[in-house]
Parts: sequence; C-alpha cells; structure tokens
Amino acid sequence: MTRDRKHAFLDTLLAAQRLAFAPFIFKAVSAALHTGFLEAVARHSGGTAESYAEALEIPPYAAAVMADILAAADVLTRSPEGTLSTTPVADCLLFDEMTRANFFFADDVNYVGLDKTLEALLEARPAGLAAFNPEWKTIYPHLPELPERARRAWFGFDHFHSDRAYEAALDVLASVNPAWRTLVDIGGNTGRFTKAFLDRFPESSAYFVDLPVETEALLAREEIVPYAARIRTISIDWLTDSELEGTAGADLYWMSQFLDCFSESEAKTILERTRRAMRDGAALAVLEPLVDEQRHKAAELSLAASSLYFTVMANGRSRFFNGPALRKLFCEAGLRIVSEHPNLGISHTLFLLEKA
Ligand SMILES: C[S@@+](CC[C@H](N)C(=O)[O-])C[C@H]1O[C@@H](n2cnc3c(N)ncnc32)[C@H](O)[C@@H]1O
Repeated sequence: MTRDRKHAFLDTLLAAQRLAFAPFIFKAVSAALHTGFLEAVARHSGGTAESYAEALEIPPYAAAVMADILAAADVLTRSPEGTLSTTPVADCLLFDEMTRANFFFADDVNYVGLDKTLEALLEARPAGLAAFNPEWKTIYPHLPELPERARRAWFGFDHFHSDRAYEAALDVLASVNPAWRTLVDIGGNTGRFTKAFLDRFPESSAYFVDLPVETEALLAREEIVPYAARIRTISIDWLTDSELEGTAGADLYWMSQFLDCFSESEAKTILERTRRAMRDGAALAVLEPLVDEQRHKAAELSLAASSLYFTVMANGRSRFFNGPALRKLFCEAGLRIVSEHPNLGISHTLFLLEKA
C-alpha cells in the first residue's frame, strides 16, 4: 500500500516535471529534428551520441545534451553501454503527419509569441504577434507575409486538419443533394475546398469569399487557374459591418475552420449576416473540430492547446469551440440544425443548417 502510494506519487512528480521542463524538452526535440540527430538514431540505431555527432558533423557536446534529454523524456532509449535507439514517440515525431504538423506549427509559428501568453489572455489581444511584426493587429491579412518556415508550418497545420475532413464532408453533402449548383465558400483561404467541391459537382460554380489579400491572390494560384471560369470572388472584412452581398440564388453556404477565427459575439453576427444573405431553402454547412467531442485524448489535447494560438497569435479572442457553445450560437443567430455528422477526417463535426 505504502509502496503503491510512493509509486503513484513518483509518477505524478514525473508528470509535473514534464510540464515544468516542457519548453526544454520541446526545444531539444526541435534541435534533434533540425540537426538530423533523431533521424540518424532511427535509421542506424545502436550508435553512441559521439558516433552520431561525428557522422552528422555536429559538436559532440550538442549530441550528448540532446541524448540526455531525449532519453529522459522517453524519445530515445539508452543502454547501459550508452548506445541509443528510438522509441515509438520518436517514430511519431519523425513519421506521423499529425504530430509533425502540430510540432512545426508550435515551433515555427507560435513558440516565440507564446512568451506573451499572459498579456494576450488578460488584454484579449494577440500580443505574441509582435514576434513577427509589432504593427500587425491580427494574423489573417498577413499570412502571405509570414517568414517562409512559419508560412509553411501555418499552412501545413491548417491543411492537415481540414483536408482530412473535406472528402468525408463532400460525401455527406453529395448524399443530401447530388446536384448542388452554387457554393459560397466563406473564409475559403487558398481555395482548396472550393476546388474539391467543383471537382465533386461538375455542374456547379462557386463564390469565394475572403479578405482581399486572399480573393486577389486566388485566381492566379496555379491549382485554381483551371477552375477560374467557374469561380467569382467576393472580398469582405467581417469585422466591419459589411453585409454579404452578391450571392443571391446560391444553394450552399460553407464555412470550414472559419468561425473559430472569431469571438463568440463576432461569430454570431457573421452567422446572422450569412442567414440574411441566404435565400429560402438554401443550406449552410459548418465544419469545425469540437474540443469536448473528440474520441481520443490526443485530439482533445491538440485542439485545446491550439486554442492558445488564437489567443496569442491570431486575434486574442477566439478558440476552438465546445459543442454546446457552437450549437447555442447557431440557435441565437436564427439557424436550425438539420443534421450533425461527427468524426469526419480526424476530429471534425459537420453541421448542416437552414434558416429557422
Ligand atoms: C483558418 S482559415 C480557414 C481556411 C479554410 N476554410 C479551411 O478549411 O482550412 C480562416 C480564413 O478566414 C479568413 N478570415 C479571417 N478573418 C477574416 C475577416 N475578418 N474577414 C474575412 N475573412 C477572414 C482568413 O483570411 C482565412 O482564409
């Protein structure tokens, strides 16, 4: 009994130290990925820190420090003779697409800015964005200006999480109506969903709605050029009072990973303005990952932690939704849920809505 309690306490103490030293472990992993140290151990296990240092032409000191931290953090195992091999956690860091999208998003987009978490939380402004440019008010109009590594990590993260759900969402849409005519892709970003929709419904056309920085770039994108004749762009900044105009007659409005870019009150007015733009009988489809409705703890943790990106880097006031809060917003905005489709892709729920 006493022994069990002592072990339970030591496990708890270890879990707490993982948190206390989380940035140290994180940056050691980052260095091990960037130097190729982790990959070298994975490909040629059984070497010593020194032998990898020699092969990679990095200082033996660097390899020794990384080996100590990674072995203690269960990313590597080390034999009594000092030979190294990787654990399944290292395999995730090297080969699992989700882990890598999340890791590089954390490292290249957020890490420096996260230092301003307290200010951002208390002042409801993305205080960490100053790490890129002190003049920027939100991240969205500046996505094309991010430094190359940050831009790659931002799109890698965004695309990984939404692309997985697109095909499944298109299946649901096709089962509800095999012949959608006109899509309104709100917050369409680089046009990936618009393109997938136009492929799936060959008779359809699309309105692509976003900030000018995205609408002006869209039709020149190489992958979008073949679809240009079927797409019209509409520029809007939803943070002004603008109404959504020019989409009369459309039968499907679509918002994917979009409402989470806004505070609840902003999201509500966006939904209301969208409802006003919808003709009777039109559908609104909303695709969002819901923090509290995940099947796996790994997904819940990823989403909950990612919310801090919205706080510190993106806008200072939004987060990934919990299910009840989003359903309440729909209702308050005068929309009725027709059906819900959870667990699309890895972690998304698709809501099909109509005017109440
Ligand atoms: C996270 S991205 C979503 C991209 C895409 N829909 C997806 O599924 O991955 C959010 C999009 O909302 C747009 N956005 C953010 N703030 C906006 C605003 N105030 N007005 C209009 N669009 C905005 C951004 O430009 C971006 O394209």
